[in-house]
Amino acid sequence: MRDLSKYKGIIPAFYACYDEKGEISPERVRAFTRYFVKKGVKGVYVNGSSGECIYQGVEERKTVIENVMAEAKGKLTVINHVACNNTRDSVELARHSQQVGVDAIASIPPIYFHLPEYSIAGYWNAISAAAPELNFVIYNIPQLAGTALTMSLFHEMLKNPRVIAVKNSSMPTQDIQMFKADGIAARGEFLVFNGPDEQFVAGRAIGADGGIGGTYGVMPELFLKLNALIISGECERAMELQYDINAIIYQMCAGKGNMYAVAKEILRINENLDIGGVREPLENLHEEDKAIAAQAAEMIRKAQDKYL
Ligand SMILES: CC(=O)N[C@@H]([C@@H](O)[C@H](O)[C@H](O)CO)[C@@H](O)CC(=O)C(=O)O
Repeated sequence: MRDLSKYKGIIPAFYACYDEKGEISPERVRAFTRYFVKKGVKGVYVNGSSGECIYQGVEERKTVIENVMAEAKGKLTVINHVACNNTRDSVELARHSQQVGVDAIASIPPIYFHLPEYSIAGYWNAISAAAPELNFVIYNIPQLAGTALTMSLFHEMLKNPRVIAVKNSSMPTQDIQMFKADGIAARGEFLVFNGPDEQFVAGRAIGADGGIGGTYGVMPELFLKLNALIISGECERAMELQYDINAIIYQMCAGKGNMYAVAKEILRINENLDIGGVREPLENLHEEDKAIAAQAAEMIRKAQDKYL
């Protein structure tokens, strides 16, 4: 039985780190990785939605993971999302991921065309075969990918022994229970990561082993505390913290600028960490968003004072 404990906990989704020209900044990638090491999170989820992967090229994504590993190796569990909109590029990123020594690779299903389940399984198994030494995480995010992980497709993928987890970003928490129950029945141990940050407590309660989230990056201490409250059985306090976290998320989403642009402004304010803006067509900060981000940053500081 392989040791899956290295995946159980708080795994922030890594944001894209750009320079002033909007190019990937290796220095800022390394600085952001050191930030997470210092915060004491379990690991990082790289090149995912929060990493703006869909707007980057293959070589850019290789640069990101290479510079994350330069700081994270041996200190953080690293899951690298490798899906591109075609099998060939996804396979290349999977091969490269094994070469740089990540712990696991992850992949959404193919996007744009709606393909039959045997084609989706073929896509995922080709990616996994390119990194035979790595664990594979199925990424279920139907609201963005346009394709849901069905139970029949999930059972087909369980035939691949490298498949160890589902990162479940669908909104029904029952999906977590279904993947967890059938994964355990098939394997004895199987992981599910909670995707929607707003329902971390609910997801953990119904069986998620930890979480991967796009807002963890601006408040890692709060999600570490939330997970600790769940483990210690302090349900009332956990619910209270989840409510305060959700108020922060809603504030982050209240601007004209994309949530990730607001997140990066919060990092400048609270952490003196500048990782640039977001890549078009994502919307960068509008002038009025700076006050919104400043208020979210203050809400985080107040929550830290209240719970930590
Ligand atoms: C649809 C979406 O982006 N979901 C996020 C959530 O963390 C989301 O940002 C959060 O719940 C705020 O709505 C994650 O599940 C996905 C994610 O962080 C990633 O792939 O980088």
